[in-house]
Amino acid sequence: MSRSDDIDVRPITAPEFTDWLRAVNTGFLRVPALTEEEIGARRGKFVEGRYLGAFDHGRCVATFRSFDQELTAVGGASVPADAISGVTVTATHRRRGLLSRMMARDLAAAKERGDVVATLIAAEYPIYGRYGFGPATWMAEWTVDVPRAGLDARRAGPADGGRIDLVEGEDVRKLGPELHERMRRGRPGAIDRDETWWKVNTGALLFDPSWKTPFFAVYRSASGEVEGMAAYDVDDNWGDAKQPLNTATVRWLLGVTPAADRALWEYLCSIDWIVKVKSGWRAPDDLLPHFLPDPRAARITTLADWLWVRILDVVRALEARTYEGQGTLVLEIAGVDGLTGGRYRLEASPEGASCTPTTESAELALGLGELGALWLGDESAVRLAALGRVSEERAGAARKADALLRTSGRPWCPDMF
Ligand SMILES: CC(=O)SCCNC(=O)CCNC(=O)[C@H](O)C(C)(C)COP(=O)(O)OP(=O)(O)OC[C@H]1O[C@@H](n2cnc3c(N)ncnc32)[C@H](O)[C@@H]1OP(=O)(O)O
Repeated sequence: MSRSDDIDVRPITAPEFTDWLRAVNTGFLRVPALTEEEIGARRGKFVEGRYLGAFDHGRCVATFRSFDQELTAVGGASVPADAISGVTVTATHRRRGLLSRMMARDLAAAKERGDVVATLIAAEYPIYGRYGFGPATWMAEWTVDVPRAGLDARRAGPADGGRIDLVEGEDVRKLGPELHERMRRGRPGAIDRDETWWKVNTGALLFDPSWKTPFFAVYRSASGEVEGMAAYDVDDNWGDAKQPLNTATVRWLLGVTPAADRALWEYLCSIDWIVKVKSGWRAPDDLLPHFLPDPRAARITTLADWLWVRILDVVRALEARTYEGQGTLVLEIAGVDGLTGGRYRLEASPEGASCTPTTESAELALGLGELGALWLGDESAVRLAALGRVSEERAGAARKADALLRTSGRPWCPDMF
């Protein structure tokens, strides 16, 4: 067995790209084979230095990739993020520190480049806290029992003068990017989508040989503006008594107004034959259940952490977001790797915020992961204090932190990367 320090951890070269992709599939326990189309499309995104590999006698046994991402902070500003993905260590080489070596290298480079945060979606909860990541957004999935929902069976379309049309993938590629930009600028926790996302998710680029074209629906408001869009699949399920018992499964649904969300969910729950609607990944405070006369018809089937955030630059992270309240807070942030940490004074108001290193006594002491979980406004410092994960150095500091940092709407990242 090779020792970990015999294994070379380094950026891959362009000719190593296909082997690296196969190693990703092996690490994710998928068949290593890839379509030529996928290799070509992924190669087009290759950025030297951002794809790391670990090599044992020339064989790629671990993978790690990062790329530039824009993440929406509270208030709508985009912050530059180091998005981490494709993290695998082949089962034969696990627990020898390869992930830690790749992570240390990538985060140091991201800090050097000036990224404000690093982001990822964790395969398993216990992996990334040690590197200073905290769960910053959550997701929920609902299954709607349509016959129980109480919607009017005579419903013929949106009651607000808007309309829903079924469209083709080509239309989605034309209309979707602008709609998504509108959505993500108004949604803390959302990230940018590139052209490849739209191609892969409309069948213009085939990554998955078993790709099946979904139905695409577009909602236009009474004034004709595109305000919402959804992609959904329907199965083919007939009961014994010649009854249709189909399930619609939403792949994604974007709305920029509550009217668009309402129209799309009502539409999905009113399609003849459909008795069940699976919502796909939604914000945990999604309005879906409350669009139904009987909200209990929507049952939560998954509730889990989603986007994890690692703060790389405390000052820029805290100054990039907005604050509904006014106040000051001195935070003692424990670092994990020497890249981030220290004591900072946050002075915040609805007009703006400043964050500066300070020698004043700390009011709240916390780890980087806890700061990551609080930063997008979702987590509560009072809850974390109850769990012993933040410590009040001054009585009432956790409550004060909540008044400043928490937000009325929950952050949401609709995408997987
Ligand atoms: C953003 C993404 O891409 S998420 C996808 C992550 N990938 C996967 O889940 C695929 C399957 N798993 C793997 O490939 C690997 O097990 C990895 C990448 C999760 C971990 O890689 P390893 O090289 O084994 O991790 P490494 O040896 O550096 O471990 C560092 C520490 O994390 C701990 N750790 C690593 N993985 C896990 C885990 N899944 N659960 C709990 N602890 C873990 C190790 O025990 C070690 O702890 P220690 O420092 O206290 O000794």
